[in-house]
Amino acid sequence: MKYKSYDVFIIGSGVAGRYVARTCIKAGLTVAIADNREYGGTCANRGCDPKKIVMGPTEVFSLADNLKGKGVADGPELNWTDNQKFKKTFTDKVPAGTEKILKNLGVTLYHQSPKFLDENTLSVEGKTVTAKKIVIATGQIPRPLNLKGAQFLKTSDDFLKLKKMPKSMTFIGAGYVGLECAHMAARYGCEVTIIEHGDRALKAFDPDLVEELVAVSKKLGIRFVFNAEIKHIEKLRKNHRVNYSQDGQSHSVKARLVFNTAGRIPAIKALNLEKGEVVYNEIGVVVNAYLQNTTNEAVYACGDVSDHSVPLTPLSGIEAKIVAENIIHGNQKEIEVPLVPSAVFTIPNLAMAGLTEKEAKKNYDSIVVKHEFPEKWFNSNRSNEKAYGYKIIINADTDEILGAHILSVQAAETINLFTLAINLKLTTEAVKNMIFTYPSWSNDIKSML
Ligand SMILES: Cc1cc2nc3c(=O)[nH]c(=O)nc-3n(C[C@H](O)[C@H](O)[C@H](O)COP(=O)(O)OP(=O)(O)OC[C@H]3O[C@@H](n4cnc5c(N)ncnc54)[C@H](O)[C@@H]3O)c2cc1C
Ligand SMILES: NC(=O)c1ccc[n+]([C@@H]2O[C@H](COP(=O)([O-])OP(=O)(O)OC[C@H]3O[C@@H](n4cnc5c(N)ncnc54)[C@H](O)[C@@H]3O)[C@@H](O)[C@H]2O)c1
Repeated sequence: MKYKSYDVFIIGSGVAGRYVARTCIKAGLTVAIADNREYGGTCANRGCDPKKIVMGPTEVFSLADNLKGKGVADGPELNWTDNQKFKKTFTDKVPAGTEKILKNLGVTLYHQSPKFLDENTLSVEGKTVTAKKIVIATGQIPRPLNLKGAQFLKTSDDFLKLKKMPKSMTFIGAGYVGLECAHMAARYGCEVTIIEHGDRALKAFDPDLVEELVAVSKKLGIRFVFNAEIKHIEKLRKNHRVNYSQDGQSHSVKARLVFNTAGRIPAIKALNLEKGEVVYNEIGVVVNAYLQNTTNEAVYACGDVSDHSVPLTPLSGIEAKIVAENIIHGNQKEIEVPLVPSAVFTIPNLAMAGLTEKEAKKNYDSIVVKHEFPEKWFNSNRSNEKAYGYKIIINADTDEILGAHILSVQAAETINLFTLAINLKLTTEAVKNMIFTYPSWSNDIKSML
């Protein structure tokens, strides 16, 4: 058996893994990377980026539809097939483009899952490979559902590359992926049901704004079933039947396709982590503040697969930077998880930054909550938007903004201004004294405060 040795071996070529690879090789280290799927990771191939492209026409449609009879004669027509072709002009380039960049830098590429043989040794493509440092950056995969008929379930990967939009779909799980896909599908004319085992959608988000988003989603034709336990899935001639129970009663729903949107788990099963003495838990690879595994010092983990991570692209990049610096210079940089804003790209978007009302009540003596559904404000009114809402949490003692929650067609953008304000510990008075462009959605911030 052939032996190879590297300074750094990285597993996973997503945002996190490829950043570590590029930075380490530029610092003069010998670097190899392995991916068992197409190079480039989730965000660029089958996550954030293609999702936003598929969503694009629905955003235009929604804006136009709102103004039908108010200056728009006939709304534009959506065409899934054309949009898929457009999407492919982005995604088709990603794997080869990622490989080319890494190869040109001198990184050795593997195309299989490595398995740990011991703390510093991996087996990959029939070779035994040793590395001074091994970086696990394998991201997450959909949580497998242990159900009879689970083999019929599709995932968000399948959704984003559907050849045509089917007549009906059911999503299991009312989280980010379920809600975003449901909104896209419903606007492309599909009949959508979401079945959730909890009592509400989008648990991390403000319950009042989520309730409003669910109400808007229902008007779009999306059907929600909460507090339901999925029993099994059957394949019929054209459809699938999802059997579930709710309040002790058996029910079923038929749909052409059924999607598992019940959350994501760390992609670690194939790695033989036990052999590498790498400790992990259900969130991911267990790491210390240097993002180094707590039982194997040769191993670092970054991105969605680390147990420190909020599974979002921007944090994966920040973690990768810390891992690269600690490998190159020795453990010097500790992770300080920054404020991570987050947005669900439904229409309207639901976005948040900082504390929820519940967290703020727990952590502060006195808070002020500014909360309203200001549909009659000019921006919402002029664009005839279906919903507009906000909840801003303020420290009553210092006047600093602690948390912001927005439901609006522009919320994913507006929330970044709140992120800036919270990071800079700005008071509401300071924000209100600034001038923003008018009439912009950002300017509404001042009225919110
Ligand atoms: C549908 C969808 C939409 C999303 N939308 C957003 C969004 O709008 N905004 C946002 O911030 N985040 C979004 N996310 C999350 C975002 O995609 C992730 O946070 C980000 O991609 C994580 O990057 P990463 O490098 O840690 O992992 P990944 O990008 O997942 O990369 C991990 C890589 O490791 C490889 N790998 C896995 N196992 C092995 C193995 N055993 N051997 C070799 N290679 C392996 C994988 O093939 C993959 O290429 C979305 C996710 C999904 C699924
Ligand atoms: N816009 C974005 O930034 C974006 C988009 C997509 C994904 N993501 C990232 O990916 C992560 C995963 O997203 P997700 O939507 O897959 O997970 P999620 O955790 O947001 O939602 C999963 C939902 O499925 C439900 N569920 C779990 N098991 C179930 C079962 N057996 N039956 C019915 N319902 C069940 C959960 O209660 C939950 O509501 C997110 O946490 C996020 O970090 C981000």
